[in-house]
Amino acid sequence: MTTEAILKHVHVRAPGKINVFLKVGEVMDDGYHDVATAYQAISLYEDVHAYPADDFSVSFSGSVDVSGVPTDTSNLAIRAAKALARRTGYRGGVRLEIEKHVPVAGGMGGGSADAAATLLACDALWGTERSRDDLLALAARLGADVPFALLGGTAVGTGRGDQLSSALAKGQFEWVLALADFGMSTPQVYQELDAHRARHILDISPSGRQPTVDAAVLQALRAGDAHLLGEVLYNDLQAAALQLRPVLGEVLEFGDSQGALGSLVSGSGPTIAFLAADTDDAVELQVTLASYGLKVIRAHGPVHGARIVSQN
Ligand SMILES: C[C@@](CO)(OP(=O)(O)O)[C@H](O)COP(=O)(O)OP(=O)(O)OC[C@H]1O[C@@H](n2ccc(N)nc2=O)[C@H](O)[C@@H]1O
Ligand SMILES: Nc1ncnc2c1ncn2[C@@H]1O[C@H](COP(=O)(O)OP(=O)(O)O)[C@@H](O)[C@H]1O
Repeated sequence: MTTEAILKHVHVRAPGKINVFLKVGEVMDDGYHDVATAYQAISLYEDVHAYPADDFSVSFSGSVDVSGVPTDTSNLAIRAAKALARRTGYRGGVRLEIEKHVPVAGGMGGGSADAAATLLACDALWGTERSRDDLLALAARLGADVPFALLGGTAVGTGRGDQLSSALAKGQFEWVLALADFGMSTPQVYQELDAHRARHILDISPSGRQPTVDAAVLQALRAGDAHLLGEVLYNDLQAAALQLRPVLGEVLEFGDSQGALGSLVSGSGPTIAFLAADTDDAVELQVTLASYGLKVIRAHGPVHGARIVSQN
């Protein structure tokens, strides 16, 4: 049992994500929905710095508004560190400094990236040497999206979204992201979808009981074909997010009219992802959307999962 940190500082970087495809099935016994999603890790990163400490603390800085992020024990990074300490019997703590670049409550998995990076950082800082599988299992208990932030790249997620299998992907996809000045609650968006299905006596999405990722999506990713991927982007939560925030529909429509290959609400929203053919088109679309008054950033994917940048 290790009780003293063996390093003084560990820096881990983990990516945000876009769900390029998300089908939502039935509610399972645990209250979660059975989903089938294709994740792509994108080049918006969370930088987690971990330092030895007697207790657990976290502070935030970065390029996004971090004012709404809790710093108490409800913070996903603190929960991750504590979960690892419990699992390994480590009796010290950690001081976490997190530089955020993934929009908070944006449907892009920023909190999940913080949790994944924290698991990796604390494991190195404390010398607890957990296996990759053990970290993935801990990650799954913290949140449906957390295992993917560890894995990165391109992957299919089933079950809660935490049962992962890596998918082949070629080349690089260019995204233009329209950010909202409000966040959305993931449970609320899932509930809105359930309510809509109940109102319309829709069972679940027409795909049937066990959702799967469409073959065309996997083919587009494998071929690195942005035009094909643009045609098959899909998100079952999109209609629910638009129902809650109708303004998102206008943003989607405007971007589509300006030459995006395809578009969708990322995860539970409100970030909207527009796919561009190449970097030049992405820059052009970014300028157009910004002149429409939107806050816009660019990112590309797939990129790697959580990784140690430095340790000493
Ligand atoms: C919608 C998605 C798409 O990747 O991402 P975000 O938009 O949150 O980034 C995920 O399903 C969210 O993943 P994550 O944000 O990790 O979810 P969790 O913290 O585990 O769960 C939050 C809540 O979302 C609902 N939830 C989540 C996943 C799932 N398969 N079914 C659900 O019903 C549940 O109400 C759960 O209590
Ligand atoms: N480390 C964290 N970073 C961001 N949000 C966090 C964190 N820990 C807990 N949260 C809470 O989780 C909510 C959703 O976080 P986030 O991961 O940014 O969005 P999403 O689930 O939409 O991808 C936030 O509104 C915040 O209250």
